[in-house]
Amino acid sequence: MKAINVALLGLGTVGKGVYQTINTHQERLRDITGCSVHVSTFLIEHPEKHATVNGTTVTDIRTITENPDIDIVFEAIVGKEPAFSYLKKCIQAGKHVITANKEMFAVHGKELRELARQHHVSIGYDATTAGGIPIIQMIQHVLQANNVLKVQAILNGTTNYILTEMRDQNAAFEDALQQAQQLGYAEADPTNDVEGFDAFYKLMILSELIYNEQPNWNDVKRIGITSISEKDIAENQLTNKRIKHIASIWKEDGRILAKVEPVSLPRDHPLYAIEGVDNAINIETDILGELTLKGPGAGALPTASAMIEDFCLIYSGKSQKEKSTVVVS
Ligand SMILES: NC(=O)C1=CN([C@@H]2O[C@H](COP(=O)(O)OP(=O)(O)OC[C@H]3O[C@@H](n4cnc5c(N)ncnc54)[C@H](OP(=O)(O)O)[C@@H]3O)[C@@H](O)[C@H]2O)C=CC1
Ligand SMILES: N[C@@H](CC=O)C(=O)O
Repeated sequence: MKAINVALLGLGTVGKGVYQTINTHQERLRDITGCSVHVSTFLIEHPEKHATVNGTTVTDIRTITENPDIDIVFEAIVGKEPAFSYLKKCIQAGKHVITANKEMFAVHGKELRELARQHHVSIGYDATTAGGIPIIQMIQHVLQANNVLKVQAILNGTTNYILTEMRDQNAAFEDALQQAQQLGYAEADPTNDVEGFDAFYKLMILSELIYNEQPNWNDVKRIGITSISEKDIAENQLTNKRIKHIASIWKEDGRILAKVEPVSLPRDHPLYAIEGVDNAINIETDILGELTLKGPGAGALPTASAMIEDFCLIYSGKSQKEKSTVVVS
């Protein structure tokens, strides 16, 4: 039986989730791809942390780009660089890539997609936005004729978790954040979560997917949740409202408008009941009307799920020979 050889960039929360899923789902992946799937190489920053890993650990990307046996690269490292340069080199070396890195993809996604097109490889990025919710694949493949009029979403699991814990458990902000970090939800630098950068990056990725462009970043209001007090939360409860961190995007007079901010939602709002680490995306379209997708927005396995589903889309029903003609985006 043929094998698909995988390289994994990053072996933290997400990388470990991908590795675990590939191992626990061998049989299913074999049924879908017709191949055995094998993680052969791990690129990490601190090799001393990964002494027990079953495979080759490397710190030089050339070990991957110059290895013709590696077919596909999953990227789950932190920040724009070196992730962007690494993925560029992998694509140029003819490898499919799948990324969870929204900070990098919000800035360089367009260029990477174009590069992948030129090199006849696929690029999957569903894990960049809303954790395990297959929102990217859904918009790409299932909402083709619909015009998306507006999106309102909870796109960050950490902030939704903190707001829920503060309201439900009377937790202090710092304690709830610490729990989110322990559960693997928060970014390496949680400022990205609590100041709204993470939701902003995800919104920009959605904007490019839906409208083929992003608004000028300086025109997008971005407010995090750090100024929300226990008193604010209690006052909202008295009026049956809940504070949620909402990312919105829509078009007005041909211009894309977007914002990320805490909003007091009434009980009948579609995002009012989204709790804990869940994310949700409410999409308004011209044919369908309103649709809301909800699911886990962060964490090892939900994120691995999004990456593995990208993998399956690339390889499903295709022989190794045919795979380069399959384009995820
Ligand atoms: N956690 C989550 O729920 C989600 C995270 N993401 C995104 O996935 C990515 C990974 O997140 P997460 O797993 O939580 O992060 P972690 O901090 O848990 O892990 C990061 C991994 O990347 C490696 N790494 C960091 N910098 C470099 C570098 N310069 N060269 C090589 N390896 C490097 C680290 O190596 P070492 O172990 O040697 O230090 C580590 O293994 C991020 O881009 C994040 O935004 C996306 C969706 C959900
Ligand atoms: N830190 C992010 C992780 C997933 O994208 C979040 O909390 O949503």
